[in-house]
Amino acid sequence: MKNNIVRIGTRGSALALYQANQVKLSIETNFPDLQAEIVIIHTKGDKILDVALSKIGDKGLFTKELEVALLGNEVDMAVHSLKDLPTFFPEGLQLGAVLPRAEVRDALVSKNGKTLKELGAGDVIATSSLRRKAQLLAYNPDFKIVDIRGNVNTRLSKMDNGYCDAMIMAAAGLQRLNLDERITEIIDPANIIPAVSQGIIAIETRADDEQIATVMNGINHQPTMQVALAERAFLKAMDGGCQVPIGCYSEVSGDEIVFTGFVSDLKGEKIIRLSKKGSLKDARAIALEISGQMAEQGAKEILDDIRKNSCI
Ligand SMILES: NCc1[nH]cc(CCC(=O)O)c1CC(=O)O
Repeated sequence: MKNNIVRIGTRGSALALYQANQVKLSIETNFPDLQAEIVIIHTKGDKILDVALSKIGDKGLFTKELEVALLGNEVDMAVHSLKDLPTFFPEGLQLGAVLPRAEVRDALVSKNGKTLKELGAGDVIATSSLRRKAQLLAYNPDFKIVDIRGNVNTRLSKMDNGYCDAMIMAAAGLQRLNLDERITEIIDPANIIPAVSQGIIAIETRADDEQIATVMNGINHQPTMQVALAERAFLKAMDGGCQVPIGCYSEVSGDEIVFTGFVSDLKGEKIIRLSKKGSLKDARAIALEISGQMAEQGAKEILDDIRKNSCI
């Protein structure tokens, strides 16, 4: 930070810019002496638009260039969707703060207003998430599922132009872009468990930057951080990422949490899904206990099988 100006690194998509502006707003509200400046950085995930995410197989596809800029002192912080951040931080970087979690659940966006229950064998549903694909097939094995890439607006116009009949997207992304009216249905996690850390805006910082650490302490939302760390501990313990169908759902009410973990094979035929209720302050231990029980029930074999076959 120089002359009370903090530089916020972000991707250039509409969603990324909205999220970076939320961070700017939070900093300037909590620290009236500071001014926040948005710096746009392009990532590999923004450049490769024609390949399914699960096939690129690169951790940190949307985050690496931001981390390079952060380490190179070109920016003072990098704003990400936490669900895009790998569980391991590069040496010297850390999770500085999170904003209060928005909607965690997925949303169905359909062309003719059909709900999940009303969609059938003749309908084409687009998603490139293995987690969404597997759970859709578990819900109805007759669904025809196709890949789709691009930012939220690109995907919506692909559907409008006839590419598919419906899509599953993070509700938070649509809501942040003021696209609430495009949501046909918020999907019950009984049918689709969300992605780990979905709906959470994260700020990555340099571990040795004390001035920025003070700013982070001022804007961090502690209950969200507690849940975020629990969910990421679950992901790490399962050795998951976006190349396998994995997810979790933290249902928080007051100081209680019901944590549900999910893994499955690609077709949604073998599913392991376990829940445990407890105190929010024990969220991490609960998440790790669930991952242990899921491992005992064969979760690792299911995921290893997918990894083995996707490398052939
Ligand atoms: N993988 C892309 C991505 N990363 C974060 C969001 C939405 C916002 C969030 O979950 O915080 C999205 C879009 C989507 O999954 O539909």
